[in-house]
Amino acid sequence: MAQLQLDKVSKAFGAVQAVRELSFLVPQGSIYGLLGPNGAGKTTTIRMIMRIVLPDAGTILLDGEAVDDLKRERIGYLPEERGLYRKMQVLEHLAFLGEVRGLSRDEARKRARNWLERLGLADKASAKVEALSKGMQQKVQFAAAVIHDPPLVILDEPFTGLDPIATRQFKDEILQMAKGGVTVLFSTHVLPQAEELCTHYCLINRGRALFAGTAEEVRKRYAKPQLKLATADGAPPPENLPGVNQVEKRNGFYLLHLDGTLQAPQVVREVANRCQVAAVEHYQPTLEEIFLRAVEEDHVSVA
Ligand SMILES: Nc1ncnc2c1ncn2[C@@H]1O[C@H](COP(=O)(O)OP(=O)(O)OP(=O)(O)O)[C@@H](O)[C@H]1O
Repeated sequence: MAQLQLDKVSKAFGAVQAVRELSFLVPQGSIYGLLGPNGAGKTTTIRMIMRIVLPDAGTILLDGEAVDDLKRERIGYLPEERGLYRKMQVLEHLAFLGEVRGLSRDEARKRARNWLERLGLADKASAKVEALSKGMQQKVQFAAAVIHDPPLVILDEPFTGLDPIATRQFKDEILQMAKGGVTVLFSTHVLPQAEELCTHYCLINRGRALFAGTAEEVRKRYAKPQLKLATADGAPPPENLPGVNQVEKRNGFYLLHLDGTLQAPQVVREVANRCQVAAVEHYQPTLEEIFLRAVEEDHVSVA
């Protein structure tokens, strides 16, 4: 069981306000995406949860209690800066990290072996860390973060530098953990990764939450009425369609932005009267589009 709650957490580095009054709740068993552009404050937020830097203000609660050094041991953490002892053997290293996280020597070795097997690194067990590729080292660090079965796992940019196969492996591990009741919080600026995994998001920009809530809520908040139209001959729809204020050409279809003067079914009728329609449906914006819109609106609001 692990639920994490941040309430009005702030952190400045000199004149830079890295995080300001950031609040969000990571429910038990959720896969929570902390999303934001470079410099938004994601790593600083994670470091505050891990007590690597301390907040200037606000509270961070794990299961309703302040995260202290003891509570922190219940969190599995993959830091942004990857670092392993280069001269150590892979299995020894992973087992050592397991012991550091409180496992007995035998248990740590057993689990380390299992993890190497699971991540396709069994044949590297006696290689030195420095002989592993960057992606392989990241796998070892991922295993180190979760080897003691923590109820809350925090991963800072877990997919950076991974090939598609390793990315898939990490995603499957995350889904598996969440299925088993583990709460997972991870940061990323690669939104398609988040979209596939997350049950909840916090979009942060310039240290503030633009939005925090479920994937469904974020869609409702930022989705605009749009139709995806494919014409029979691939030609653009006629201009000046009633109820439509913009037509965008996309890969293989046209995106109609509705202006709200007509309901979508009325627009569909109008379109069908004026051109040969091959297919038309509601358009679900991608998380990337939603995020770009949210950041854009945020910048407009301070301009
Ligand atoms: N130790 C530090 N000293 C000074 N400034 C810092 C420090 N750590 C972070 N910052 C600043 O705080 C802001 C937020 O940085 P942070 O690393 O939290 O962002 P991020 O969202 O993780 O970015 P990225 O996606 O690029 O990793 C940035 O302006 C950064 O320069």
